[in-house]
Amino acid sequence: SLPDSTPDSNPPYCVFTSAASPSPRPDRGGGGGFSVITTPDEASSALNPLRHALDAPFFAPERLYLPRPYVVKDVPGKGKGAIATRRIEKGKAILVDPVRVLATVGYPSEVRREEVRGLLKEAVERLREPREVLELARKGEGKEEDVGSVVEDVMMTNTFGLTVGGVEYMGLFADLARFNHDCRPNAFIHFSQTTLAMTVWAARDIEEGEEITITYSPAGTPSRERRDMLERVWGFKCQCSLCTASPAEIEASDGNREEIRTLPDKVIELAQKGEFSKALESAGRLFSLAEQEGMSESIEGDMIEVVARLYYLVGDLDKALEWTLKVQHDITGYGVPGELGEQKLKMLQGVIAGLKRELVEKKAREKKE
Ligand SMILES: C[S@@+](CC[C@H](N)C(=O)[O-])C[C@H]1O[C@@H](n2cnc3c(N)ncnc32)[C@H](O)[C@@H]1O
Repeated sequence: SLPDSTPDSNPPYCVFTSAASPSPRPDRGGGGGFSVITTPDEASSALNPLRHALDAPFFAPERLYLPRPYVVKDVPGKGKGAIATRRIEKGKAILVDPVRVLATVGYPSEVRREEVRGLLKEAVERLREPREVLELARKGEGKEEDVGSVVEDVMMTNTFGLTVGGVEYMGLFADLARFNHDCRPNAFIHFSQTTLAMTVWAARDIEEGEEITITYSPAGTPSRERRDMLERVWGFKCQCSLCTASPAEIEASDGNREEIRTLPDKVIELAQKGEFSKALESAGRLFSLAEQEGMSESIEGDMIEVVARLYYLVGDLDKALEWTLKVQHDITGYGVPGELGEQKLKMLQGVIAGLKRELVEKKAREKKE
């Protein structure tokens, strides 16, 4: 069960801690537990999915590198970072990291500062390995003798926004917290509401010695907006490979991102006009630009299904099947599918079976001719 404590606060916020982690770390064994800071009201809706998470089977991606394929080292201009210790293949999982602290987004402004710090201190001290959190990067605002202020600083420097059961949280993942931002990242993260773990996936092949990076900001915005957002929300000046590149390269990247923004509508427009081959050409350009900009993850998801249908419409059944299997992988490949995912999977199974049947019939016809 999740023991609770309710320090005097208005509105009352509580710390709920579970000694177990919903997703144990496969390479270290066991989990260090996790703490949730929320109001009892929110807890009544939000804690249900959280309780389920403890019963959820741990999702260990088949393609997870064990032992970890990186070390944490100093990186010029960025503090520490994750450096690949071997070649990492595109599509493989680099890390599965169970959540350590979940805090409802509203609490810092609503609850008095000392109370926030008290809750944060408690949330972290109840974990099996508080040092994993206390030793993370900080902006330097916390005072060593005040553990609550240290945790507050760690949270401000390292948390990601996420949703569980319709409630928004700030989530702290102690291992993921070492991955730096890049405007052209080579990896992406995926959060599972079922296991409450964040998985880092390789977005492209990563060479030994290369830094493994993710994006902290929506990738589609122009460079100036991204940099402003990183300064405002995350509090640092981006020193990534793109932001330190020449003005011409930055301008070219902004141009690509503008085109990436408009291409999905163009693909749909062409498809609606019945110009399926042209639509496929535009989709191809979209994927290639997205790969160049380290944005494949955010773009491909929406368009894969469209491309599968387009291939079907131009009569390329092999490709239609290949892309439909990609849609299926998008649902099952990153963890336990939710309710919506299950519904979609059922629908897809029908489509896949139909395509396979059509392919067999087509091949039989071709043989006859
Ligand atoms: C989640 S932590 C990443 C790991 C951190 N570098 C460390 O030493 O533990 C976020 C902090 O890392 C630094 N950082 C991450 N990405 C950066 C980038 N592209 N340029 C400069 N600093 C970066 C910033 O100080 C930021 O506040």
